[in-house]
Amino acid sequence: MEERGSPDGDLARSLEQGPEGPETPIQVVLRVRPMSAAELRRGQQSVLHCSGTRTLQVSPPGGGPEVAFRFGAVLDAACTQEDVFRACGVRRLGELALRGFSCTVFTFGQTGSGKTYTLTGPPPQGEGVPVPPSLAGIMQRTFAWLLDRVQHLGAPVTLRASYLEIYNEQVRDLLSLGSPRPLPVRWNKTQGFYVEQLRVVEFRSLEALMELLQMGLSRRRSSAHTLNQASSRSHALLTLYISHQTAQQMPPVDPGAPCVGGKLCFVDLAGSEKVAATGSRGELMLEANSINRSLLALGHCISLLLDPQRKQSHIPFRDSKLTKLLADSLGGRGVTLMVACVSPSAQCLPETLSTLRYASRAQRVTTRPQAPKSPVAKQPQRLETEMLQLQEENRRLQFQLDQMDCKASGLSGARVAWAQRNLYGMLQEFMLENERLRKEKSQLQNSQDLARNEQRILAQQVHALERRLLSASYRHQQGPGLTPPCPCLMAPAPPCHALPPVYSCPCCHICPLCRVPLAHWACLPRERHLPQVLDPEASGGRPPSARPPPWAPPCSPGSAKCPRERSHSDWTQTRVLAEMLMEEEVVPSAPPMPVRPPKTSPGLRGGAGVPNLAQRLEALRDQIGSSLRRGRSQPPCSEGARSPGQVLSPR
Ligand SMILES: Nc1ncnc2c1ncn2[C@@H]1O[C@H](COP(=O)(O)OP(=O)(O)OP(=O)(O)O)[C@@H](O)[C@H]1O
Repeated sequence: MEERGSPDGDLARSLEQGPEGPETPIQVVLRVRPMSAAELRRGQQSVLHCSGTRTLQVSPPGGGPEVAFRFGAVLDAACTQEDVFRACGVRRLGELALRGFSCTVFTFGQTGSGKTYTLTGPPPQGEGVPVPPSLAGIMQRTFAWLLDRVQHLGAPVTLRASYLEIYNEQVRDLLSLGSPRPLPVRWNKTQGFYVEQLRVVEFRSLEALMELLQMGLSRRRSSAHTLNQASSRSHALLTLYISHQTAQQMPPVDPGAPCVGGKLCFVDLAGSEKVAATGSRGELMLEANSINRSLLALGHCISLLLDPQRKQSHIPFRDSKLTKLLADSLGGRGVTLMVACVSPSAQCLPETLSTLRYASRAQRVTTRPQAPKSPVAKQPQRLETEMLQLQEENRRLQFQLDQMDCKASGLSGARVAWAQRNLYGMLQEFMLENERLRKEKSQLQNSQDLARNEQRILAQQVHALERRLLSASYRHQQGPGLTPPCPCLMAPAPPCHALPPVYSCPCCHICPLCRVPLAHWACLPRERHLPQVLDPEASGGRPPSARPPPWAPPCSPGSAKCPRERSHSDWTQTRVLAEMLMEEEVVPSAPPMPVRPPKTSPGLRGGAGVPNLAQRLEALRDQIGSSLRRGRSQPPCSEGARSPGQVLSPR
């Protein structure tokens, strides 16, 4: 007899050894259902015979060679639901799920072979008629065992459940609040393939879980065909999520994501079927084709997973929704149990052989079970990550704060610098302006000094000329023995006004030399005033002694002591005096400058006085020169023959 399939060792020992290791094969349990009433009625023979607990013998009708298949466990038709539950070692899977492993139990076989019966028991015989507990399938028994196990753990465990079906290559939520609608299958690095927006329901009791199960079963698509009156037309996946929650544990990162922990998934595959055998038409045929395609894709992946070389390469799990959702169970980190279901009828032998070969290959597929890190185990890493994030945030905030400080200080510094520049610039400008004004002031002072010096020099020259002129005139008219009217006339002498007064002089007002007002000085007595012989008409009817001398400075207008303004006759006298000097070298004087108001500033007065003095000096020279020239060229003439304006004109 040919024996295929099963690896060495029984299922129980394999499960007891635990899944953890480099490679763990998919555990396969073969269950042979009893002959159905219909098969018995048709007189069909059984072609399957169990040999021991792990070997199945196939005896083809007609005397063909027997074929033996070895699996982890082989359960004949006499086995009860409880036997199956125990033989499959589902409790061991439950324990692994509690430790955080991802475990999968899936049934495989042709339509009507007892897959649904194995997992969930027989369908209710009528509305309101409960299924006997003895007929409860693996799922209900596992639920009961799990809830009881959780209650005795002594630590809080969160249990949640989801239930979906893949119908015509569409994922539908059997626990959705509304009518089931297609849901997308996504993938990410953390979760692998997952169904988006799948409702995951937390439950705390077996009754609640049973209600969820019944809800899903009632919504699952099923139809009747020749081989099965309640044939499932979809693949159904019920998943239990088991997570430990302690006070020290952190909540899940993504609230919408399933809790990190173990899970236990029950997959009731739709049965493969030959359309010709089931007589499916229309929608049934479409459903059958979809079911067969997905099962073919699953078989293909399993075949590829058997090849060690190709296993490391690409496995086409994306070929169907079913292979996507079973990818982790078949080729990943899960612990997987396959319950292959077959019919003992000879009529189903081809499909049975196909299932047996299929199961035989599957049990050679290995996985690398790896328990996901529990939240407790992830806590240090999570805390470390959070610490790094906080450090990064702290560094970033510190950087921003430093930047703000820099900006603020830069702004303040700019303002200070701006103010300093402005103040410094203003100070510099003030200093420059001050320096410029100082220089200008110094220049003005120098100019004023020069002007004053020039004025003083010119005044001295004028003074000297006038004294010489008066002295000569006096000597020429009165003789050398006469005392001069004023000591300063005899030049050079100290300032006349510094001399002590000698006589009381009612007609004198200002020193003719320095032009300082004098109360009394060396004026001659009235009878000695000169020149009394000159131009009696110019005196204005007054006696000559009452008139001021021609060298006297002009009086201030309106002064009580100045009876008249300087008249032209005064300058005529000067002309006459100049004519007396025809034989001598004399320089006639120009008309004296008027006395300026005392309020005039010295600078301006000095600056304006210089050109006046120069004019006076120049005029005096011209006048004297002209007189000398005329005197040399013409003989003296009588007084009445001359006109004052013909000789000298006042400037
Ligand atoms: N071990 C068993 N003992 C008694 N009856 C069984 C057993 N297995 C299956 N049956 C019965 O066989 C019929 C078909 O079983 P089931 O619906 O579970 O097959 P299936 O593989 O799920 O079929 P499908 O793929 O079409 O859904 C049901 O009436 C079921 O009660």
